Amino acid sequence: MSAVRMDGKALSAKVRGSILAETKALKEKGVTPGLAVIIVGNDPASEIYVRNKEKACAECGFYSEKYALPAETSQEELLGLIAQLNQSPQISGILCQMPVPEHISEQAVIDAIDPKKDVDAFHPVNVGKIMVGNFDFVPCTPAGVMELLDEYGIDPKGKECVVVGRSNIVGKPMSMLLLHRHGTVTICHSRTSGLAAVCRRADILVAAVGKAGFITPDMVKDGAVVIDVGINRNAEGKVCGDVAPEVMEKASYMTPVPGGAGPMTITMLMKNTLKAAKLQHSL
Ligand SMILES: Nc1nc(=O)c2c([nH]1)NC[C@@H]1CN(c3ccc(C(=O)N[C@@H](CCC(=O)O)C(=O)O)cc3)C=[N+]21
Repeated sequence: MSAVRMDGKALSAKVRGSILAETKALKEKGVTPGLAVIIVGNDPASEIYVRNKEKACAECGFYSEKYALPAETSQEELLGLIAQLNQSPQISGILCQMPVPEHISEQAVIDAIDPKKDVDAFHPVNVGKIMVGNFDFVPCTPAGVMELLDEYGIDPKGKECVVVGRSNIVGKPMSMLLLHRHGTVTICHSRTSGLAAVCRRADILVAAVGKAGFITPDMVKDGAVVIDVGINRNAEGKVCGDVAPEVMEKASYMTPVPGGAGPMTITMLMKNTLKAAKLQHSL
């Protein structure tokens, strides 16, 4: 039997439709959500993501500004722009596309964004709130995964959830969200011994590794829900996930790449931007 494909593109369209409806109501009260997207340098993948984010803003009726800065931009200049955007009344949310060039400190950039405009939820204040379980912004990729689980009627409560990957942007916050929803959560990483056996325990397996085809069928329990958060490019330059395609035959539900967690990530960014606009206007 082949897994049910968890369609992130279709769910995105649905959620963006309801965001647009809410934006229209907000505009009648004189408030337009606004997102500023900053990209430093010209990484081709980042350029695709930034274009997708601008497109999503348009679909949701948002105002958006894009700042494409040259790779040589100094940290001081970048922090100066962020300080200006922190003060701008048209801007509800600020996102600086990662990675930034090596001479710029990623943490300095994250720390400079006003936590109230931190729609990525990367700022330590927001990270702390997620840990405590009382948060305004949910990190976009994990939030998108939770919406996909809900849409397909998959409740993490009491289930064995295994997250492979411990990054600050995906693995760690993903684990927290599953824990808040009463999953039994195991976080695995490159030093985990007996990784395949740990993965085989999973009722819900989340792959956030960044290696094409890393999760093979022998690592998956029959009937598991498999969430693929990886965005890799194979030898032919085709976009592919962390999960080998053959896993489809073992899983009960699985997210495709592309068209699964990726579009949902951007949709959750829109949701956070709408939320930011509402919070800033006490609506
Ligand atoms: N400050 C910051 N915030 C981010 O949220 C952030 C970031 N930096 N840096 C890079 C990662 C990656 N990321 C993706 C978003 C959407 C797709 C996406 O739309 N994927 C589509 C198309 C993939 C393609 O064609 O390349 C899909 O999966 O169907 C992918 C990856 C956001 N990130």
